[in-house]
Amino acid sequence: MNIHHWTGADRRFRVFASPASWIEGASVAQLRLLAGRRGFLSAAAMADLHPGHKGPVGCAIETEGVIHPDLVGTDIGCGMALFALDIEQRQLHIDKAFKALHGLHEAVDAGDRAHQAAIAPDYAPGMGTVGGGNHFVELQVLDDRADEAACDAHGLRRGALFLLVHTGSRSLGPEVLERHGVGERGLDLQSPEGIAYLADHDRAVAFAAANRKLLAETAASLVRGNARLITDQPHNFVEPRPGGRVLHRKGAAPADRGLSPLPGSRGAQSHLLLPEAGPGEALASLPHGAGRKRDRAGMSDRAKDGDRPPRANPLGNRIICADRRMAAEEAPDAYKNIARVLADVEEAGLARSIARFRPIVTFKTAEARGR
Ligand SMILES: Nc1nc2c(ncn2[C@@H]2O[C@H](COP(=O)(O)O)[C@@H](O)[C@H]2O)c(=O)[nH]1
Ligand SMILES: [Mn+2]
Repeated sequence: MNIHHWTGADRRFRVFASPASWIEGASVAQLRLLAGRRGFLSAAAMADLHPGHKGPVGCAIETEGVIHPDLVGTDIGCGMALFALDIEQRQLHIDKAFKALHGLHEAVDAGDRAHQAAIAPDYAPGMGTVGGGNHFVELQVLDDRADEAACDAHGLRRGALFLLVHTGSRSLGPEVLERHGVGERGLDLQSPEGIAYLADHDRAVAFAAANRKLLAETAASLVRGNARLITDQPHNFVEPRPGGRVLHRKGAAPADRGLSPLPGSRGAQSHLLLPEAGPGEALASLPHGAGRKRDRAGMSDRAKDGDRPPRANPLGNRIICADRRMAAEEAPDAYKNIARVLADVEEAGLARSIARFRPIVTFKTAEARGR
């Protein structure tokens, strides 16, 4: 199998990507720096690997008894949740749905917001909000079933509508990191500080999942449907593992918790992955998306310079994004080729796609912002 790039002779690092895949040198350099972290054991990078602010995105990092909150980052609990709607694409009035989804944030019920935010009431204003960057709520249609039996088992019908929700713990996550911030030294797993961080971290993970649920239920009601959860997978989190080990995931989905969404971009298809046994070196992890190919500043500058006209969306998807800069930063060509990422996943035996989804309406923000 020609899939694994070893980062030099150091077998503690593995990148699950073929030579044909786009892996920036800067992200591999960030990955190698992790070896200097207290307790570092190994790291598994996925094909969506790309450079981040403080470290690489698209990888799992295992340590011996040390939690590194800064590797999880600020958006603790950020993840992808897929919900099935009880309506078919042919029943959808696309113009009405597009119009209705503009009111997503305003439509969130105040009582539901307070109820879902009960775990962290001070942060209730953020509950039921998508947030900036590449967070989104996307109405999709299932357009291909690669595994008919697996799809039947989960009630996934061709032509049915789905909601894919990508958001996190809003302002709770940054507050948790700030309060427990310990720089690069990290926290001992068994120390009072480590235990306290984990408790707050788990609260943020639960808050983020509740946020995705509330957004999906609200979006479903706007298109006159009901949402049924298929799967919700966080990709920024840390978990204690047997033997005193600590597994950090930064932009990596777990492979040991069932079905996992693999989003492309607002201009590309997304997939639903069924994890396979995979090699131990993959640290029970999967890619969480296509991963960035171009950074935000570069995308924004290109749009400002007007050196290239904005590309027509290849799938004809409609986008709700009143923030022009965000729309430029998050354009489909900011992302790697999802088909290539999926090929790497399948060739490495990490997972296989059971279904493919096409975007119909992507909600990012209905509010114009002067940024
Ligand atoms: N289906 C869509 N996928 C998208 C969109 N914008 C980004 N993406 C994908 O999500 C991941 C999220 O990455 P993260 O590091 O911010 O968690 C990204 O890699 C893209 O593949 C979209 O509008 N629709
Ligand atoms: Mn995310």
